[in-house]
Amino acid sequence: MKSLREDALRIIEDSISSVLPERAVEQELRKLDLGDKIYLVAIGKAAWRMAKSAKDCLKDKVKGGVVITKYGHSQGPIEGLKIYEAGHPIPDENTISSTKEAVELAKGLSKDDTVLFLVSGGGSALFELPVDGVSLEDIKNVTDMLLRCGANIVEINAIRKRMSQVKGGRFALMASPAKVYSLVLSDVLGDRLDSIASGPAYPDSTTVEDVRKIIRKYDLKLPRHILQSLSEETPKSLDNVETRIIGSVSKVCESAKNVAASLGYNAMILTTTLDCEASEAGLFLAAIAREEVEKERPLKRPCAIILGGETVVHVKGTGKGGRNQELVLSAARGIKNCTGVVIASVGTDGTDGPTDAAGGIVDGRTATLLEEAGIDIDDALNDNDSYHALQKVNSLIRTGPTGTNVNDLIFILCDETKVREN
Ligand SMILES: Nc1ncnc2c1ncn2[C@@H]1O[C@H](COP(=O)(O)OP(=O)(O)OP(=O)(O)O)[C@@H](O)[C@H]1O
Ligand SMILES: O=C(O)[C@H](O)CO
Ligand SMILES: [Mg+2]
Repeated sequence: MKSLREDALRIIEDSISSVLPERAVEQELRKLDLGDKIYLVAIGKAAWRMAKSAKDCLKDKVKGGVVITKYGHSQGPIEGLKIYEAGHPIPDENTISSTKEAVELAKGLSKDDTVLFLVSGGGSALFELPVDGVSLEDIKNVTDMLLRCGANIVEINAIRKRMSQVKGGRFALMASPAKVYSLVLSDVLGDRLDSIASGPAYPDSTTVEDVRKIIRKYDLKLPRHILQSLSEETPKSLDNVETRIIGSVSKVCESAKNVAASLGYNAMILTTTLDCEASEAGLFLAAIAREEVEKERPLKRPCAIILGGETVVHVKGTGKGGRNQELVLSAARGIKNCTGVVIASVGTDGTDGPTDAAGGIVDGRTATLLEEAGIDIDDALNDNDSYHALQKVNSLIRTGPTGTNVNDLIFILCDETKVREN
């Protein structure tokens, strides 16, 4: 009989593997007939792995292509493809030069050609060509402003896409009359395709009026020429695009549910769009865990209650940590002395905040162990120092960079232990 902790780590490993780029691309391409004149454009942090998988599947049907990923995320040459690395989360000169290569490729195609467009998180920074009158410096400054102002990714990208020749469906227009098949690894809650990497090949559901509201909401101070670029409308329909989501937090949660069930747990998915403050989420999960331990509801034990999403942390302290680590540290307070329960939370990309941890796992003893180690949970949370607190009691989860990036996986595991120790 494996421990709850061992089962938790197995669920994490197996569910993340279900959305690794290679596997996701290969499974989808098996279902598609893209003809034999395919031009590949891959953007985002998983671009190299998605492109490698596609090239291995399609072989000489791929007549050329451009891969643009984050520094340190490519793994060598791929025959027939041009591989570039560029800046993330702030675009740089390499972003511009490599995007120009992709645009040149797309603009020269005919109606018999197909663009296989492989999209993953981080694409907004890595795939960029400013509209006339907007400079790379403008893009850098506005990106930095947007990342700092507290806007969510849909709001951020509603603005970024209007400063760009290749976002908001405009890349698909460039490729026309060629057909564009997009395979997307979603890192946006709710899988809004016009927000993922700012939707280069997807009709834009945001409007100029939406942008005006965002500017007012965050009191953004933008120069006149930038405001001018934001007043241009984006394409609302495209006739040459097909899009498929091949990996998302929903898929990770479904996989986690299946793995938990295979391990004998009654499993349910509570939500795939959790997006509140991390420490509040931790207290909420602890309350659910206590309900299971003390009243065996909503599920019959042994059980697994699974959530997906991306919580937030408004960092005010000087400590080290990440939203997943903060969530479980906060949860540890609420399950103190509970037996037969663990709560785990990880970033599916394997990095949680500026740390080497993917997240953390706690149980009913964690709070006591921290006390014995002289660590006050509230103090640690106030200083945003979840990493050092969890490290002290062997509660960090490390996976290393996974190569995928589909938000966070959070879950409660309960075994059949009947009582709560007082
Ligand atoms: N000490 C800390 N404690 C808790 N959270 C922190 C701390 N430092 C940073 N963070 C949070 O980590 C977030 C960044 O997380 P991370 O580096 O995992 O990137 P991400 O949001 O997953 O984006 P990406 O798509 O690039 O992976 C910041 O937005 C911040 O809220
Ligand atoms: O690149 C981006 O815009 C974010 O990763 C969301 O997809
Ligand atoms: Mg991340």
